[in-house]
Amino acid sequence: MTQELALEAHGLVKKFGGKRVVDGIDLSVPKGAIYGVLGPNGAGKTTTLRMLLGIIEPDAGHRTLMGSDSPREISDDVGYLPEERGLYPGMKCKDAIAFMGALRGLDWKTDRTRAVELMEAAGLGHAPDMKIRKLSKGMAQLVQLLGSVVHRPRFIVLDEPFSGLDPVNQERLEQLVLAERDRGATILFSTHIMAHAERLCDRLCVIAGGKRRFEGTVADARAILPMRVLYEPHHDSGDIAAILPPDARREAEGWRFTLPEEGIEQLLVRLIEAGHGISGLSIERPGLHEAFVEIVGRKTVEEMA
Ligand SMILES: Nc1ncnc2c1ncn2[C@@H]1O[C@H](COP(=O)(O)OP(=O)(O)OP(=O)(O)O)[C@@H](O)[C@H]1O
Repeated sequence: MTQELALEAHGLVKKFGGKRVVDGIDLSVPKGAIYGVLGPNGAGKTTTLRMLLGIIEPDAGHRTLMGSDSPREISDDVGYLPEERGLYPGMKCKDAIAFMGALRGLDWKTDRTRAVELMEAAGLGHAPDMKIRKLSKGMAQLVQLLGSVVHRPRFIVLDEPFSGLDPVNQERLEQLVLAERDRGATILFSTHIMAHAERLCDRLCVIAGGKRRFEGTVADARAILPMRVLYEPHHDSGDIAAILPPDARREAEGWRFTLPEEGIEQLLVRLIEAGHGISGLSIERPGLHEAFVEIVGRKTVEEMA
């Protein structure tokens, strides 16, 4: 069965000063999906998103957004939170949200009512009449996000929406993204914070150096790395390191190593026979963070830090 796509892009290229900062990116975003564009700083995420929306034109390649080859022509059906945030400081929150909706063709009165409803649903029910200048940075960011979805767009693009938010506002934003998806929207967001992508994304791609390095589900990404074992012996002494696989490392909670290809049963027998026992054992897939590091390369991630 072929899935209906909200967005399709092939071979997108963008050059700045002769440098290909986006170098042949392909993307397919299924309708109704939450899709993550992951990558280190400077990977080309923002440039890619801008091309997808028609804010800048690609030097090569093409894209189709909600069936249109001219994304700007369907901008009333798109919600966009750009990387640069900005609201009028003297406006009340509900007016700022309504104003953004009015820019997308909604009428001011409907917008205001919807603005208040959206703020209540997002845990900001106390703030519709507060002036923007009185808000914390995180709250202002949420208000801007509400302004970008108040017209109920079918496609939503959020550029680094989680950056600068405290954990409570990050949680509010996650709930908001899920609520928009439940409403039927397709959401594409960029991030370099893996935890959000891991919880939210139906599919994701990883880009680095302007190229796509991975595309698939969170589970596909995590499956790139072998399972890891955490083993806690009863008696951690003497020859234990000689029995464990060569990559075993002692950590605070116990010994950690890659799950041997033949499984763990024989190893456990040897450990028990040698008198080390088992006080704790877990076998886990490494998380998306480890997969991301593997995909983009450790050096690139260290350069980001
Ligand atoms: N208008 C521009 N003119 C020249 N260079 C640009 C322009 N916009 C982006 N770049 C360069 O293109 C590269 C990719 O930038 P982009 O903002 O797309 O990356 P990003 O993945 O969004 O990074 P970040 O996570 O840091 O926001 C960077 O080296 C950036 O300096």
